[in-house]
Amino acid sequence: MDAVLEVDGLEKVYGDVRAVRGLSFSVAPGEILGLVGPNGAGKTSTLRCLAGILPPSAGRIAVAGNDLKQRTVEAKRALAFLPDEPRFFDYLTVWEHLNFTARLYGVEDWEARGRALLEEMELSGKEKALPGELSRGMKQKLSIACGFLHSPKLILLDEPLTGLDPIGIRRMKASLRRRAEEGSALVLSSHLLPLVEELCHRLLVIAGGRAVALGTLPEIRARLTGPESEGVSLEELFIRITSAATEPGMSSP
Ligand SMILES: Nc1ncnc2c1ncn2[C@@H]1O[C@H](COP(=O)(O)OP(=O)(O)OP(=O)(O)O)[C@@H](O)[C@H]1O
Repeated sequence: MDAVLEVDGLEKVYGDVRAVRGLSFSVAPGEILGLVGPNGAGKTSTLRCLAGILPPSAGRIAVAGNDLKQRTVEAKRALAFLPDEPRFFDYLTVWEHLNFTARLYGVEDWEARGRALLEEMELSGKEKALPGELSRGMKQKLSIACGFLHSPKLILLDEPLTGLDPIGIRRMKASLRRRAEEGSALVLSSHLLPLVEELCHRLLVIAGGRAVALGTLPEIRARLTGPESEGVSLEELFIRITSAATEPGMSSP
């Protein structure tokens, strides 16, 4: 099946900082790709480029077969970007945010979908609340409800579990899995390695803007030679891979 997201040679430069260096990968329908790496590795820059919020310095991105540069509107219609700190309109209620999002994306049956999403996100009863009246976790859930409203083929999430309580985390994991089972492709960045290990089919480990490992956890584990890589935790693998990447003579996958 054709990939939902194709990335080829993505670069992002800010002045003299090379935040993203030549990333190439693709994500298939139904697949959840985990983007992991130390602070400053380039995860948010990558996600913002994929979402069409930041212009890449070089490289090609295609979403559902639409080149993000040439067919920007079609590509953006097919995706949702859920940032770690969502911003809202101060004077629009929860329900009005859904209505506004539905109008932007031309979602006709938005009321039924919106109600179902509020139920799924445990926000039923908050329809008339303004963002200022919502807790941090509730804001995160509203952002996700708005993001899912147009059934995006590609869902990009930056630290999706920030601010959620344990029940919220469990429900969010189920919601993300469900979107993948329904055929969406997901890319999520997180420092929560157990979450990544549990939810993601493949991992892209980046350090210093470069891909240092790409594959399933067993594949990445197998890249580490020697018996000491048997059964090591993702946390230990992460530390080994990203520390090795900062040493001279490192190689890309
Ligand atoms: N607007 C900007 N202007 C200049 N440099 C930036 C800008 N945004 C990010 N950077 C730099 O780009 C690099 C990658 O940052 P980015 O936020 O993408 O990393 P990250 O992997 O998301 O980090 P974290 O895990 O800490 O959120 C860092 O060196 C950062 O200082």
